[in-house]
Amino acid sequence: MTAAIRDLARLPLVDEVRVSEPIESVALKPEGPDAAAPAYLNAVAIVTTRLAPSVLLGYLHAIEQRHGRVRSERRSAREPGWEDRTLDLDLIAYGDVVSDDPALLLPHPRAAERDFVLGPWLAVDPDAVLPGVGRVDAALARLREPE
Ligand SMILES: Nc1ncnc2c1ncn2[C@@H]1O[C@H](COP(=O)(O)OP(=O)(O)OP(=O)(O)O)[C@@H](O)[C@H]1O
Ligand SMILES: Nc1nc2c(c(=O)[nH]1)N=C(CO)CN2
Repeated sequence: MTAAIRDLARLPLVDEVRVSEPIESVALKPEGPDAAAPAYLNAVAIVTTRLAPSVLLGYLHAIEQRHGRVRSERRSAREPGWEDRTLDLDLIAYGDVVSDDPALLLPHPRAAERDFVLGPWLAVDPDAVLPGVGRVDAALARLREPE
């Protein structure tokens, strides 16, 4: 993860990268949490860049590949299989841009449901806002409310 963040900071037209501490969490599978699967380390980076979102995503995929990520097949973020992986770089939001292109859904369609996304995001940006959802602190509090 450290090497991937270094690669991110070295991308052309990337001016600043501010990254959270990594947090460990149980693997979330489509059926729910799976404590038997390898745990994940998640971090959120706030990137200041003049790269267009689709170009940035292309670079994220290149960084994943450089660090050994093998994609089993082409699929969209709407139909996840969620196999274990060595590195996964997702674009959670890009300012207030909204996109329904399956190759780049913005904001990330599952971000609001994921404690392991909202928690580290809030740690690097206490005033973070998820477009279409609202403040990240409020979204995280709702997620953590007992049902
Ligand atoms: N916001 C986004 N960030 C990253 N990939 C996205 C996004 N929106 C759509 N995609 C597409 O989703 C495809 C699958 O991405 P990936 O394998 O990283 O999904 P995943 O990490 O397994 O699942 P999840 O998206 O739920 O975290 C990518 O090829 C990419 O084109
Ligand atoms: N804990 C955890 N679970 C996951 C994660 C992740 O980043 N952290 N990512 C997934 C698909 O990208 C599926 N499951």
